[in-house]
Amino acid sequence: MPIKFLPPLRFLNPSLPVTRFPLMNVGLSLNTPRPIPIFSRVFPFKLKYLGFASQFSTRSFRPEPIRSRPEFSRLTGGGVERGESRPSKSLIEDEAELSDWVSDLRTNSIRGQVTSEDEPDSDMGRRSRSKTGRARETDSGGNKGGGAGGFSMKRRRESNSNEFSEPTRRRTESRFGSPTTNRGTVGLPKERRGRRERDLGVKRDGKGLRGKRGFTDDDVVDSGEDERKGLMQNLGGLITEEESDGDDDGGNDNGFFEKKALSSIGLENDFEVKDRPSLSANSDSFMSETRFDQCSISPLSLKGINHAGYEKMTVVQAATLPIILKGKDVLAKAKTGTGKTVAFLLPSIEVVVKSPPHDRDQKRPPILVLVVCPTRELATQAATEAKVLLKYHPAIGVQVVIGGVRIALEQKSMQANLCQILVATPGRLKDHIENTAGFATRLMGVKVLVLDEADRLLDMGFRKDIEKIIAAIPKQRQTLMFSATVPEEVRQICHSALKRDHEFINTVQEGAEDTHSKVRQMHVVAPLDKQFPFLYAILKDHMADDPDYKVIVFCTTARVTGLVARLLGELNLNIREIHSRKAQTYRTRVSDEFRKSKSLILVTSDVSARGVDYPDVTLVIQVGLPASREQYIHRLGRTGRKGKEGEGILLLAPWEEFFLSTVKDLPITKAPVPSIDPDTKKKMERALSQVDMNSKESAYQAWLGYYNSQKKVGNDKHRLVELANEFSRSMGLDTPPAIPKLVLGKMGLRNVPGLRSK
Ligand SMILES: Nc1ncnc2c1ncn2[C@@H]1O[C@H](COP(=O)(O)OP(=O)(O)OP(=O)(O)O)[C@@H](O)[C@H]1O
Repeated sequence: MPIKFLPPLRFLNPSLPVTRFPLMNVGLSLNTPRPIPIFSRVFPFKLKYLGFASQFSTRSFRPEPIRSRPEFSRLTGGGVERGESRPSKSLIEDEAELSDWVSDLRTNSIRGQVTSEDEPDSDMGRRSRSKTGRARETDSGGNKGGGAGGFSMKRRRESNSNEFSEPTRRRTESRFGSPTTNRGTVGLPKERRGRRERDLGVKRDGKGLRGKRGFTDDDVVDSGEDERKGLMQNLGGLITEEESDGDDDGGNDNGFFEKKALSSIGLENDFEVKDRPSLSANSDSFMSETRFDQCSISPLSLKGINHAGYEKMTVVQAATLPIILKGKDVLAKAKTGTGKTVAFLLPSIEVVVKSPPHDRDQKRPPILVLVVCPTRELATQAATEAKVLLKYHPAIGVQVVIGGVRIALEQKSMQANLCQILVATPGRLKDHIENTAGFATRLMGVKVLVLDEADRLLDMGFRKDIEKIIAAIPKQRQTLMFSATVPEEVRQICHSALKRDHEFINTVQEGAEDTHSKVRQMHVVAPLDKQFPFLYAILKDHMADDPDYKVIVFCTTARVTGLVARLLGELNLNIREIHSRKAQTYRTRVSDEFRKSKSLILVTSDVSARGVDYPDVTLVIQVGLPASREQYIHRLGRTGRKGKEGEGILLLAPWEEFFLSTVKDLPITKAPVPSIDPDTKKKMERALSQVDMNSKESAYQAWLGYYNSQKKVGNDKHRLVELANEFSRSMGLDTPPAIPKLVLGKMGLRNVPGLRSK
């Protein structure tokens, strides 16, 4: 029986959408079998203290019977293996190149320039990039409404809706080179516009909101998303995309609800609800009114915060910081782009600050904080953010270990440099645990474990690695888990890593959507043969509407991403591509370029779905079935960050429409169907004919592999093959490409009519 959650606790002010309560512990830890918790232990205290007790029933928290719960500890034997272990071969062949790259992680070191060479496996960027990183094609930016015709989703900027404080704005501009913009409500139906304006707090006088904003980057592991597609990746990587793509302190030690929790912000002597850290009145806002200097943060960290341009905390930071600083384990849910990275980094840094100074002669100095991220880009980005915050802590060092970098170089780097904080992707971390001399000893110093994108890390693609990692660090530690999505299954297995009395801090208001109301979500349903023209039409329309466009197009697999990138390149759009088939140096370079650019389209797989903080993305297009509801939300979350506006379009085939029922709680409306004029049709056919056969063959195989692994589509093999052949025709092929017999066998598709084998 699913666990029911409490109604929201609006304990700071009526607008504060923070719900926190401890999860029941079902005692299925990796290492320590625990008793079934006495669940109501904490609540009576909290509720009584605030006089809210009557609002809650602890009944709804009764845990499920233990037998029905997934047991994390059993995964050792039963989990699905990742498709492949992290390759030990180096993708960065040259040590100097690596050190350049590593030093790029320094404060403000995001690469400003994109070199003209691509990795050998890519000719895409070369074709579409000029020296300045701008489109060489004129057809893209300036052609108002151009040949695609008719598909209009006009937006207008809200002149004044940036909620950023001055310092933040300054920082943003200096980091990314241009001021931010916000989007308005023009073009929406009247009633939707009204609702949206209410959501935004937009006044009709056009003054709009005060703004906010954010920054990041991501990496789905070389193991990340791709890993989720685990077994299928064994098929020669054909469909692979993303990286694989002390216990209780007992008692009533419960954060915001206690006087004690407020001591850190100096409010304990005069405790009343109205005195608690308050948040913005706008329920959609991600900023709180609490300043960082109201928390017990070390002066040097405060300087770092200031240097980063942050003054007030975001909601998730305000809600979690006091609790984490007290040493509690936390599982936190907060919408995309709302500052979760700082929320876990800052208190982690404070743990290092409070630890005994590091002895420079120590052979194996302890790693004190271990941050695990599902993708390389995300790990890199978190390390970059840590370096920003550590600017005034010269004795504290951050290192990053990720797939795609030669392991020996990482070993050297960890030995030669300060490394109290280690940011890692799971597969590479596991490699170090197994292969790096002295690393296991260093890990025994871990005081804080952070699982960023926790739900992703706990799903099947990563569980075995995470299990191994948890087994390699002390049980007596603090564990922090953050994500924008915390599905029920994750709630039920998170106990394997968290203490029994951990706090679940949910900053998404009960009944509210997991997505931002400022992001307009739409879907278009079209048969496969219409999808490429529609995609083109949508892009052209968006570019015509907004010269500062910055679009991300998500595709289902790496190979399909490659195909779409080639096709859009042939259509003279200014595109870049990122997916797991690209070398890490290339990925890093493109990611950095896209972060700073405007008038650019990033075609990507799910390696970019989570955590990556590209500022000012105007539109996210998802082509084909998202791997899950969560993945849809994370992908969409690449736009509308830090309170900004954005748009999302989901392009589905009619037989993929069932996905909409999994997101029916989200405000996804039907978009007008783009009209394709004969000229565009011709252009598309020509472009398709220019795309090399190799890309089409790989995309076909990958497509088949991906949908074969999607239960609802893959269960009927005959139908699956019919659809795959429809996809093949949509690429302009009369005959579907032949697939190696071995691959077909592994996919369970041997002898299915309609397939050609070789
Ligand atoms: N206190 C703050 N004030 C202003 N901006 C902030 C603050 N904290 C973080 N940010 C900015 O907010 C942006 C989003 O932060 P971050 O990438 O950590 O979001 P997130 O919640 O982790 O998103 P996702 O769910 O997509 O991973 C970043 O650009 C970051 O620099």
